[in-house]
Amino acid sequence: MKIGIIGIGNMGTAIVDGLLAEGSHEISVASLDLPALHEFAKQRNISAYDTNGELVLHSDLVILAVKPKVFPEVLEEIRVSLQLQKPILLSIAAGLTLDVLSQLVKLDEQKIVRLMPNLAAKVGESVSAICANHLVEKEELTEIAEIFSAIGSVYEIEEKDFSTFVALAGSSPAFVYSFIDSLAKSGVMYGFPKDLATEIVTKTLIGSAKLLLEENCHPQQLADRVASPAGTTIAGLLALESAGFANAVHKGVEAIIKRDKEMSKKN
Ligand SMILES: NC(=O)C1=CN([C@@H]2O[C@H](COP(=O)(O)OP(=O)(O)OC[C@H]3O[C@@H](n4cnc5c(N)ncnc54)[C@H](O)[C@@H]3O)[C@@H](O)[C@H]2O)C=CC1
Ligand SMILES: O=C(O)[C@@H]1CCC=N1
Repeated sequence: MKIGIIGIGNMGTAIVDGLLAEGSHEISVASLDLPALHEFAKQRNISAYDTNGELVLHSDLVILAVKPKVFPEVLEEIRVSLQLQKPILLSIAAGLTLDVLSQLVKLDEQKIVRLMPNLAAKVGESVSAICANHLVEKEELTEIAEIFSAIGSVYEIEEKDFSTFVALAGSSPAFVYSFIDSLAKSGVMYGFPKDLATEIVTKTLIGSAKLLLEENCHPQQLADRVASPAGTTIAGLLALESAGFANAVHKGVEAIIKRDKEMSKKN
């Protein structure tokens, strides 16, 4: 499939690199900073187009990897090319619902897919959600989900659950990095160099997550296995609980869901 990606920032780059690693698609890119775009394309031996419209004319699937606030201008710019080429349009933007995207694109027959990936696409470990408007055939959605399995796991979910998914997987890598940093900083407080503390905590997180996936049990069961009676872990767990750890996470999730819904109303 000919896949065109508009925007080569954090996510555009992660998606291009993930798809290239899989190797079976023709990838092209467009972006604002033309010297950087051409250098990016040259390094990866892929095509670059100087305008978003030209890229659309050479794509079967167009991925919009730009910030939500520039969607109105980018969709305005590519509308004629969309009409001529009739590719499927895929948005990875937080907050912009299929309805909002349809209103912005202003083309009755435009097939639109929403994907919510995360930054781990860069290492082929994104956890992504996918859904589509009624114009997209079931087989087309399945094919697109398969394409994105090159950058990690893909879950087909109902659009009403997208805001929650953003909290669970799209934004939550930032929670995880903040947790790693807080734990590492505490190590520094007790004498560890920051780099070493961060590496130790990161590897502990990967190992703990791998074990949970492998054992496929309730996370609390593994926590119980770590916490010896009258030991160190239970002392730490109780202190975390009284400091409001779970509540802080719930509040973070609530704030993400609220913001995602606000963003769809702004457009
Ligand atoms: N950063 C993340 O972890 C995630 C981001 N997203 C979504 O991905 C989208 C992109 O986010 P980031 O990659 O973080 O943003 P970014 O700011 O890193 O990248 C945006 C890219 O769009 C380009 N761009 C801006 N205006 C343009 C225009 N008019 N025409 C063509 N290219 C243009 C910029 O030059 C840049 O390459 C957003 O809609 C965001 O909601 C979704 C999941 C995770
Ligand atoms: O912060 C954001 O709005 C984007 C969407 C999910 C992750 N980053």
